[in-house]
Amino acid sequence: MRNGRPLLPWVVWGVAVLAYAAAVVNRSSLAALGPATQEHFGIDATTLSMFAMIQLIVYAGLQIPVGLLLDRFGASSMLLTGTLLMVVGQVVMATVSDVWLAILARVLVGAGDACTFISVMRMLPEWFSVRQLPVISQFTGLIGQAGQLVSITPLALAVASFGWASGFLGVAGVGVLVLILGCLVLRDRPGAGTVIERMTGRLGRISRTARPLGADEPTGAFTVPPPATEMMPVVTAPRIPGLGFWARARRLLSIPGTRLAYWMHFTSPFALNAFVLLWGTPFLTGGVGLDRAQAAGLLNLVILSSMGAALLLGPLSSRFVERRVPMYVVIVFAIVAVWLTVIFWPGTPPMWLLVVLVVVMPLGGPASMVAFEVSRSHTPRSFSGFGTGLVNTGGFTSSLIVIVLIGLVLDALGAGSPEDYSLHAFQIAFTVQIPFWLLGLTMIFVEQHRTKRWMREHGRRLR
Ligand SMILES: N[C@@H](Cc1c[nH]cn1)C(=O)NCC(=O)O
Repeated sequence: MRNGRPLLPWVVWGVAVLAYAAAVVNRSSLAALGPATQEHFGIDATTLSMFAMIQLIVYAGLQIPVGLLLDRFGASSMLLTGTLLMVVGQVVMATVSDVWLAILARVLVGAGDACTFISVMRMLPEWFSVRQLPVISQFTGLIGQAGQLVSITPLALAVASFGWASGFLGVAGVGVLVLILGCLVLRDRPGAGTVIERMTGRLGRISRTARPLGADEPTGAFTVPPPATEMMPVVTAPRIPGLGFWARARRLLSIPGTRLAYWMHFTSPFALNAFVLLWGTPFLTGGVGLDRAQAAGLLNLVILSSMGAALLLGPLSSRFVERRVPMYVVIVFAIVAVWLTVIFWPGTPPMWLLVVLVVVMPLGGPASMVAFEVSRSHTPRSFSGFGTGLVNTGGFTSSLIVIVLIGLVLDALGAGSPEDYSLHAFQIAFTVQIPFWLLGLTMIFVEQHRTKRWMREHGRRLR
């Protein structure tokens, strides 16, 4: 077991998770500032929604490139690069009045955000034991969600009180703080230097004495190098030099456990993301007819439920490793059942049903963190950045498509703007989620079956 300096892993995690929470603040910094943004740049609602869309597209599109860079340059360099990009993006956002420069700012924020979460996830297995990882991962997600809460009210208040530029420069200031802490504290693994130590070529005492804290057991399903098969690279080799992108992608995708993780991340979070990022408030106010305070109360419940579920799911998935996929599937079935009840409810859904919806639907967020556990169990270390990036694309791709499809269906029904919203149109629009659940669940069953067979054939045991 680890001994000697048990505090260091927690300090490294603390700074890494602070960087992730700051990235979530950056990501959702426009969430509560819709009208202020429209006024500042003189734009309509469609251009405003483009800001969010472009940022999400950049985030999702960069997951695989960033994952590859992670395997090459390490987690702390990528995390700091991401933070720097977000700082520059927010400084641009604070200082320009041209809408195209503002879009460039959102591209920078999306790109920086894309580097953050998967870098943190890449760093964790180097510092914590297999038993601790599910709980630490869930806490990482939970603290990120807290970042979302922080970004809404305090930033809106700051902009209202001190002005647009001060509000966004404040967010950039938080990023600078993260950069300073990150340069001083973050290390890819025990025994590795901080970015500053690597630049100066001098390894400090803390880094040197941290070497014995290294993971004493590999974190995947592979405790010994796998036999030479077509399916797996040899695990003990840290990198496979000269292996091009497509060869790496083919090798990664040939692992059924990685594909299983992808579909898990694809399936559980999109209903939550579509609701929180865009369609929740319009549905609750323009569709169901609640006032803004009631809608805001329900949205806060969404975040709280997601955080509560993270506290439960972490220990459960650590204790019952073999059962984590069935547990996940039960959660998805519960989400589907509640959504179908809301969609097919004759007339206005009662408040108790809406409360059940906002308590059950958010379980999909923490459940999607289980996908990273599955990925870590099956993906060789030399591919783990790539694997994490690939898995993280799943939920963001499904969320983006569902968000756009809901808007298109509303438009097609003539209910695309606030004055035309109707409950019936929303109920029809939300049915676009059904094929995504069907596809996701089918692929999960298929890949789970293949994964089990692969494990049996290769004599592997889950860790
Ligand atoms: N699974 C989400 C995070 C999450 C945790 N709880 C609710 N949501 C995820 O993949 N996040 C990636 C990111 O960049 O935030």
